[in-house]
Amino acid sequence: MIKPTMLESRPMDRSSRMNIATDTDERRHFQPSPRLEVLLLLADYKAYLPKAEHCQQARLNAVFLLCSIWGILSYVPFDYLMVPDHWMALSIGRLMLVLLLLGCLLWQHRRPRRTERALLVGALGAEVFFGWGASLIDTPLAFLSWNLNVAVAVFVLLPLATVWRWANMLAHNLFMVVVYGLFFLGSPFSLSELVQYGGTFLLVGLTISPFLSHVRYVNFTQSARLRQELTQRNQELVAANEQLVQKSKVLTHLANHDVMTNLPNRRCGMVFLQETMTASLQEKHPLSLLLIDVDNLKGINDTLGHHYGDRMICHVASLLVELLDEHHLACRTGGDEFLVVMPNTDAQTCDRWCLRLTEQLASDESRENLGFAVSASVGTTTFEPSRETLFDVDTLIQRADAKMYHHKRRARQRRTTRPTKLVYSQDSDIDKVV
Ligand SMILES: Nc1nc2c(ncn2[C@@H]2O[C@H](COP(=O)(O)OP(=O)(O)OP(=O)(O)O)[C@@H](O)[C@H]2O)c(=O)[nH]1
Repeated sequence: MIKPTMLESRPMDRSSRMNIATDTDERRHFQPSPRLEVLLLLADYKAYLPKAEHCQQARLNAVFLLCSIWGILSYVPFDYLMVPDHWMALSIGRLMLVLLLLGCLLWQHRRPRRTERALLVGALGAEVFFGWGASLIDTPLAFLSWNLNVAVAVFVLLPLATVWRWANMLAHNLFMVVVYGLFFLGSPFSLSELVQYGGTFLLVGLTISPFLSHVRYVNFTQSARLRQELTQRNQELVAANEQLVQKSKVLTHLANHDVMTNLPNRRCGMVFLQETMTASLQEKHPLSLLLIDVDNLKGINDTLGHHYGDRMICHVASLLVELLDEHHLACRTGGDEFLVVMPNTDAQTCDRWCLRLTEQLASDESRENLGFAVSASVGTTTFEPSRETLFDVDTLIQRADAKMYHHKRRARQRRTTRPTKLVYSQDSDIDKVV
């Protein structure tokens, strides 16, 4: 059917570029729904920005590490009283651990996205220190388990709880309380001794554990839900955008084409003509134009009915499409009028093509298809940029129009001098049958 590139592609390209721009704008101006706003508020004020989310995590982890340093320092009286021989060594070891934890703080501050690694290194350093410290005192087993418990609670169980569900987190905290309760009961030390010998660290751990776990849990889960909602919303937007692109394509086609013949309409034809003329001026190529007006459509309508008139118009349209090559454009400019734009075509080629068209219209095949003969008045003109200087589209059309009306007048004269009945005829000239 209608070939070309030029019929479909030009207007389509423009509109599809427009669609892409609209899509981008929509994403840029995306406003979260009120429900989403609440989620954002719960999770983090700017949690939908991954970097901000990670910074929030880094702040929480920093609290963990600072609490650890505080806990380590709380062992000072214990060292001093219980193991005076090793007091100096323990102090140096503690100092090194504090330096290591501070280094971890700096590390996670600089690389907030890798904050869990800093936490892990801090936890391992603390474990080594606690194990070593325990080996220096008289009851190493008790203190080793004590220290391991605290370290595991703060550095392993607590972070793990953050990624588990509420129930698991509560169970974990309960587990910690039970373990420490049993340890208190079965300990060889009195309660006051335990509190003095590092109990501060334990109490701090137990106090902040549920709070920090809760904050981290909310942060993780809300972020996950948020990401899920955003993904879903994004998918909806992509689907809606695809629908809009499809609708826009249909609308663009409708805006640029004639519904009955599916040929490009006047608007599309004039845009193409203007662009072709500009190119013709630049490249110094000839440009030919044809204005075609079907003869006696009113007579066909009045005698055979509009259905036959429609068929005649469609027949002319399909012939135009069939005869044109892919660089040419044929459009329906009005009821029984057509415009053909032939870029890079000289006057001789245009005349030859025009002759072919009129022959085809008058051919037996045409008459068999329609049941009656058809003719059209054609006005042709060629723009030669090498010979003509200033020229515009309107002047070019007026020139073709004048020639077309000249032929039309002659056709009317023939019709009025030789009136006949409208019947099927083998004659090629419609004037003879009307
Ligand atoms: N069937 C049909 N008729 C149409 C259509 N569009 C316009 N017409 C009719 O076509 C007729 C065109 O009339 P004119 O411009 O006088 O042309 P004509 O009857 O072909 O006469 P000449 O051009 O002088 O040969 C009008 O009666 C319009 O109502 C259409 O899409 N289908």
